[in-house]
Amino acid sequence: MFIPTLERQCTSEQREKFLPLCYDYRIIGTYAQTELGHGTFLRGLETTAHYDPNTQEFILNSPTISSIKWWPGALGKTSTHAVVLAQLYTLGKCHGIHPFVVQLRSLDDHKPLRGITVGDIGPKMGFGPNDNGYLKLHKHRIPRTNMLMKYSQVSPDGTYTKPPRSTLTYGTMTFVRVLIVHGSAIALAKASTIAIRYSAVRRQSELRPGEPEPQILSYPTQQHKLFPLLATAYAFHFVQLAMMKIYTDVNDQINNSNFSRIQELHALSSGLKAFTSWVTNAGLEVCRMSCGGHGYSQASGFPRLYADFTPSCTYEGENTVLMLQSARYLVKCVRDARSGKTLPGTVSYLSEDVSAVHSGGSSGRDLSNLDFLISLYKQRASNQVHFASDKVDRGISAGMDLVGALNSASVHLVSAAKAHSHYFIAKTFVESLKLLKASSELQNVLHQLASVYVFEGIAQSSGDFIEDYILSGSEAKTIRQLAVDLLPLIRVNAVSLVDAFSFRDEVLQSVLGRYDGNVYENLFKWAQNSPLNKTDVHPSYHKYLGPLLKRNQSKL
Ligand SMILES: CCCCCCCC/C=C\CCCC(=O)SCCNC(=O)CCNC(=O)[C@H](O)C(C)(C)COP(=O)(O)OP(=O)(O)OC[C@H]1O[C@@H](n2cnc3c(N)ncnc32)[C@H](O)[C@@H]1OP(=O)(O)O
Ligand SMILES: Cc1cc2nc3c(=O)[nH]c(=O)nc-3n(C[C@H](O)[C@H](O)[C@H](O)COP(=O)(O)OP(=O)(O)OC[C@H]3O[C@@H](n4cnc5c(N)ncnc54)[C@H](O)[C@@H]3O)c2cc1C
Repeated sequence: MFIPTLERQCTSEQREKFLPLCYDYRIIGTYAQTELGHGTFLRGLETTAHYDPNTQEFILNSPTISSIKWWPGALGKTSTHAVVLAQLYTLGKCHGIHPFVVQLRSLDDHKPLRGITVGDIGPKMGFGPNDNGYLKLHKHRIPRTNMLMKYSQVSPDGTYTKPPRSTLTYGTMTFVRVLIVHGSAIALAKASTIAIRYSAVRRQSELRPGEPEPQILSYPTQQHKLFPLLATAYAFHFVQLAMMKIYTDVNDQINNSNFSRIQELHALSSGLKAFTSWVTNAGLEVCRMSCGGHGYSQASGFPRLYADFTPSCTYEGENTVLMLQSARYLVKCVRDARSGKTLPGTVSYLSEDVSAVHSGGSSGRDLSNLDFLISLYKQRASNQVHFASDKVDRGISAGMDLVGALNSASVHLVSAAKAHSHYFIAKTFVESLKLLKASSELQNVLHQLASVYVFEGIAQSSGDFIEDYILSGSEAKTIRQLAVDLLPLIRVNAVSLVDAFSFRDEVLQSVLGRYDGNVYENLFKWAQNSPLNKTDVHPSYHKYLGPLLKRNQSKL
């Protein structure tokens, strides 16, 4: 995040000064924004940067215990520099959060500089190799030119020039949220690879006396656990491509001072980061548990995969908070639509009258037709967004201010943002396959995946569709069965579909997911290398167990 921030927030002179040092690894930096007391609420950050016009320097301070920077990756022992987000004060006025490049450690002996107290925050649930750290600043001075001034400036005499948009400071976070959508796709693809390969190797139980134990991948319940997640991994692959394309287009516009789509990008990236990381987080556990006891071994790769992925639901914007950000924008879009404004592409459906399109229960609808089902996802999203938006309006009519009305409706707002994100993902998956240049055989296999994703998405949220009369109960049951009917068809290509992710064994880091399927021999080999097995009799025997046993044996 250090380099992307410099690339997005530096003037051209600052780029020339800082970026070559980064690219040549002459300095290593971190993104120091979160503090002990604040991670979500950025306007509440307490680190200060006071401008001194006499020396043309900023004086940085951590005024309180809660203002100590806390969590930034590689801050503890590795980074020589940081982008520090601090409240800018100049000529006695506070101008809010701004980014500053701060050198933390000497480039000669790596010792912290004067006014810098820095260290590791201690062991975490995962991310073991990462020295997430703390930073306490005490009257630490940096040159005026170390404030990143592409969008806002402080002149030598302390005069402040504000940015065209205050939220341009938040740009790096949007970029990383887009990356996390990709990270979700990769993590779910890895977990699906491990679980499906292992399920093809593992044989268990005797269905009928005398018959060979079946591969657990042949059990419909195992297929029902794993194949919708496999399809989700493919769905997230295509949606991260679409998300990155939108990010790149909007970022190009921003670089040309066109800020018209910055809100739409923020809302979409927030919703997709939250939706994909939540779904992937839950999916990793389903994959682990589908591998029985060996799934719980470090040898499976699942413990580290989960422990390293799960903070994706928290960092770069806690998921609930981001869903509320997305919903806040959707509510504004409903208002804009009602006032006759044209809505941007990803939300234009909110100005359509989808309610007239479908009414649940009418017979003869083709419930296997993906285009038709995507229109039901659209209706579900539109209904939920309008329902939540009406809740906000009723709150305001009852005398609440906007903040109070949004907070009061927040549970429904999160549901609406989830439905919006789900619609975008399902639609993108189906549309991406139409554009794919592939053989008819491959198109058929991918269509099976898209179908099971769409069917199972409705089955798992059928209440949404039935409550709004989008589907009748019997139609929802039919769609649920359509998903189950697809499972044996997907079974035929399941291993090939995970092989297609092409994870090398060294990357997958899983004995269960080995490409050669040679699991048991390698599990035993892995166990032999366990530190506990360095000696047959563990040294602790002589200190504890031995004396205990001997003492008790003498009593026999
Ligand atoms: C294969 C690749 C794998 C990649 C893996 C990546 C690994 C990365 C590993 C670790 C990295 C983790 C790093 C971090 O965690 S860095 C710290 C992250 N912190 C956050 O994300 C903080 C979250 N909080 C916020 O963003 C904000 O506080 C807020 C929640 C959005 C609230 O903002 P604010 O207090 O200003 O209040 P408002 O809600 O009123 O917003 C005001 C208006 O600003 C608009 N807004 C907010 N954010 C943005 C944005 N990013 N872009 C554009 N616009 C934004 C908001 O919509 C409001 O607009 P309005 O018009 O409605 O007034
Ligand atoms: C592994 C890891 C790496 C990290 N790396 C970095 C880094 O490199 N740089 C950096 O600056 N930070 C980093 N962070 C910090 C991270 O960005 C924050 O932890 C994250 O933004 C969440 O903020 P928080 O901890 O304040 O959570 P909180 O906001 O305190 O969340 C606690 C609960 O409060 C709820 N909540 C908060 N606000 C609202 C609201 N308005 N409405 C409803 N509910 C609300 C949340 O939904 C959540 O359930 C990292 C964190 C982790 C775990």
